[in-house]
Amino acid sequence: MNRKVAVVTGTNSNLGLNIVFRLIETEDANVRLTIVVTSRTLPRVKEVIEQIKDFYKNKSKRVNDLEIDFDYLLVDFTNMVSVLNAYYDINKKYDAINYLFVNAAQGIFDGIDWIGAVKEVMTSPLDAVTNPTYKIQLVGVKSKDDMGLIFQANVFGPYYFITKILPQLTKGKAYIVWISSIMSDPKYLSLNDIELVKTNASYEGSKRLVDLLHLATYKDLKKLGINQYVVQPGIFTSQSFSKYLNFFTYFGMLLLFYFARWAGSPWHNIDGYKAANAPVYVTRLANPNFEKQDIKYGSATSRDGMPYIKTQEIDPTNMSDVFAYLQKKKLEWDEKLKDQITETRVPI
Ligand SMILES: NC(=O)C1=CN([C@@H]2O[C@H](COP(=O)(O)OP(=O)(O)OC[C@H]3O[C@@H](n4cnc5c(N)ncnc54)[C@H](OP(=O)(O)O)[C@@H]3O)[C@@H](O)[C@H]2O)C=CC1
Ligand SMILES: CC(C)=CCC[C@@H](C)[C@H]1CC[C@H]2C3=C(CC[C@]12C)[C@@]1(C)CCC(=O)[C@@H](C)[C@@H]1CC3
Repeated sequence: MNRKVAVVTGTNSNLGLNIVFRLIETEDANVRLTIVVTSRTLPRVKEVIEQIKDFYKNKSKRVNDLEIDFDYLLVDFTNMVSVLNAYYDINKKYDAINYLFVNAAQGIFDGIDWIGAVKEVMTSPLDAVTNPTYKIQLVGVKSKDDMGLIFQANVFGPYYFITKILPQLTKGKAYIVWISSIMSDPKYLSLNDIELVKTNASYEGSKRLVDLLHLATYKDLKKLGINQYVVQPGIFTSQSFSKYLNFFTYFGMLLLFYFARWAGSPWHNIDGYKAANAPVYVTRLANPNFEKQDIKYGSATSRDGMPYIKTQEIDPTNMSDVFAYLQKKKLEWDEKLKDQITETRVPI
């Protein structure tokens, strides 16, 4: 039985879970697929493994020709020692990784400007739920590692992890899939604030960094046999923003999402399964020798609810400066962490 290993960061998110569901549905037959669940906490690992088991046994129709098993990785990308430990874990257990979905991300949202939200909905309902400006993001938040928190969580932490497990990704001729967003316009990133500590749009800025990091690295990764893509899942319901909503505003949001789809928005996928279309498409159905990698693959849904893939160009402006910054930061952390994990069992 051919063994494959899939690492999905932030597995216990709406998108992470549905990426795993779609991978189970589309993986080759006669494969033993090891799903490495990642989370910051063990309870969320256990919770998501039970959900995946239920899908596999009761919904997937793959019980007879696909074996799955599980592993887990506790990692917090805002903590570099945690990232190093995650690398150490992978390095001890696996010599090859076949899929890495860089799905985990966070925002430092501090609620919603409801007056602003009502104004935007009244003046431009489609824009209000496609390109919202009324979510409040804290400014200047740094991690304990003294980096911009969102820069580290969504970009540098995962990038550093990738550089450490490159041997496993190379051996597995892996697909690396970065999850970006439609809100990653160049306007969200300034070269004077690459760590996103001065901006009030650090989440959007981090997704711009993801786009540029992908453009800067996919060609060299290709030389190692690794196929990297950047995708965006459109817009879908998520635990991270549902916590700001009550019964009325949640259903008001859903109503606006369906209105947006009816009004012609391709991006209102609304459910996580539709949102997970593009992340799995690029790993399972795209032919890496023909499909372009310098574009962003988006999960889209038509007015009548049919899912499809819609691509977008990526503006490469500032790619080299951003990548140089990340490479320099990597060398800094290689030095800082070089004695962090040492063999303590010294033979007598
Ligand atoms: N929802 C939407 O409409 C859109 C979402 N996206 C992107 O899709 C992806 C998934 O989004 P969604 O399903 O809403 O996810 P959620 O925001 O609901 O969950 C985020 C996930 O990321 C993990 N995570 C957050 N911070 C960290 C950290 N510091 N270290 C490690 N893991 C972390 C969490 O894991 P745990 O808590 O288990 O540790 C959680 O599983 C994200 O990259 C998001 O930016 C893009 C466009 C639109
Ligand atoms: C207006 C009403 C009745 C409720 C507020 C709903 C908002 C919480 C919700 C509407 C559009 C959503 C949205 C995102 C977060 C939650 C909303 C603002 C994102 C910013 C999530 C992350 C992304 O990558 C963007 C593409 C999303 C854009 C839409």
